[in-house]
Amino acid sequence: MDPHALDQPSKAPRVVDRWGAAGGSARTGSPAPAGITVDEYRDHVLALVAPLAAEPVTLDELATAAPARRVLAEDVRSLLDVPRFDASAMDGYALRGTYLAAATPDSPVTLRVVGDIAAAPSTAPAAGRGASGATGATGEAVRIMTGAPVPDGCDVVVPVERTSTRRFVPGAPLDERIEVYEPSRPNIRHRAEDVAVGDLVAAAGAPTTPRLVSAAASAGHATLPVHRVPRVAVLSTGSELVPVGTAPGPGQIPDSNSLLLAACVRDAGGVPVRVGAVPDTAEALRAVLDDVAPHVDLIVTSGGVSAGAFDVVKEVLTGPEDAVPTTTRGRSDVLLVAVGMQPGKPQAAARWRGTPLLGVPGNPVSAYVSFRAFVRPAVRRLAGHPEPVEPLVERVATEGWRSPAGRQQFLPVRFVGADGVAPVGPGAHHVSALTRADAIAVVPPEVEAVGPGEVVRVMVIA
Ligand SMILES: Nc1nc2c(c(=O)[nH]1)N[C@H]1C(S)=C(S)[C@@H](COP(=O)(O)OP(=O)(O)OC[C@H]3O[C@@H](n4cnc5c(N)ncnc54)[C@H](O)[C@@H]3O)O[C@H]1N2
Ligand code: MOO
Repeated sequence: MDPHALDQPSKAPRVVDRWGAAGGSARTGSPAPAGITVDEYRDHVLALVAPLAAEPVTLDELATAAPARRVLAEDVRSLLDVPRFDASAMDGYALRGTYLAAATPDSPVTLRVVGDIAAAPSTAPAAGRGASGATGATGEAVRIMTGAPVPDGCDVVVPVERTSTRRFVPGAPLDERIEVYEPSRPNIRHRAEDVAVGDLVAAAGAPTTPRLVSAAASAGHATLPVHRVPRVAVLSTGSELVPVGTAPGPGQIPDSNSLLLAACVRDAGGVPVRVGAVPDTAEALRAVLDDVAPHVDLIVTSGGVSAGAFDVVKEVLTGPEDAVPTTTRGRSDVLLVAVGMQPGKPQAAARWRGTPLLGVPGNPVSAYVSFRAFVRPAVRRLAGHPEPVEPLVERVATEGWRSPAGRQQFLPVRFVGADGVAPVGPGAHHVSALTRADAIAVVPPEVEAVGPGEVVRVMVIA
């Protein structure tokens, strides 16, 4: 979708079959009651950002440092065979299996123990031979530990408990002879049976899960090419805000949103740069934006986007042309819009000196819902996720509730039983509701009531 298409009111509403349904028209300038749909606005937001460049990062850092998951920028192929050699799957004796064809408990086969191979041989055995040089010559066996290379000529490892030795005692001398009472399964992990040199370990776009980091190490890699981690500046606007830890005076409140949004950025796989609260003056906000824009990949502001006399984000973004220092397409990059959703209606998207900027409403529940609906997908796209919008899951409403006509509802719900959800209770618009919620129900704009037993789609946040 052309991001600038939203600058003009569209004649025919586009039907988007994802989180919602048909929408109205976009407005540039003041938020208007009839807005664009959640899906349309998110398309606009996603068009402002692109996956960040790739960089090599050590597996150690991927395993130990934040963020927990990054995104592979290229396909990764194995540099090694896994297993690297035919390896024993048991502690026992390696030998040629055909000797055991006639073995029975009454007539065991006796073998001479001619060598001893530890799991980590001090010198690498040539071509998988035991340190003794033993092969599978008639009547010979080699003691072998799990993971050790199986000597050439041997095709079976008999577990120690199925031999006359019964168990290995640390420090005890090697048995010179052993008896085996029955034929044995091979108990050998063959070279490259898991992964061969050149096999695909993981495709571009895969998250660097603990399993992937480990598989890359087994495949001989020391680093992986991953997308750079998005740096996201988070700031709150409002002259009523005081930093957390400062006692609020009359009319003042603690700035909780910059903490909320910073933690959400980290959760989404970004590095938050928490600027804190900025007073409601255009000069102060412009100065902070000028300061952070060159150092981050995205700016998120809270508050100041509705119809108030001091809505400073709106003021700064809709100021005279030369007051919006965008390096790209001037004012056409600014979208102040009423999105057909509740909560979270007033939203702002722009560029500040080329850096994408998303403005979410100041009400903390609105800010959280807006983050999940728009900012998180943007952070995930910057981080390289091929599917930045996470799918909703279906649950059954165990109680009914009402939903506003024409607006997509985002309602905090708790899990009930295996597949049910219920509203968290009165005050869904209060921040305390969020702390009790396991998920946010996402109800399409055309639905005005959800009945008990109906299927609803939810965004899991637990
Ligand atoms: N005349 C109209 N008024 C409002 C409209 C409208 O369409 N016409 N929309 C309402 C809606 S919906 C929302 S949402 C809010 C959005 O307002 P702002 O984004 O401009 O946010 P503020 O006015 O700055 O604050 C709203 C609310 O949130 C509290 N807040 C703000 N920042 C923080 C913070 N960092 N930490 C904690 N709490 C914060 C603030 O105290 C206010 O109570 O506008 C409606 N008005
Ligand atoms: O859209 Mo506002 O976010 O309802 O509270």
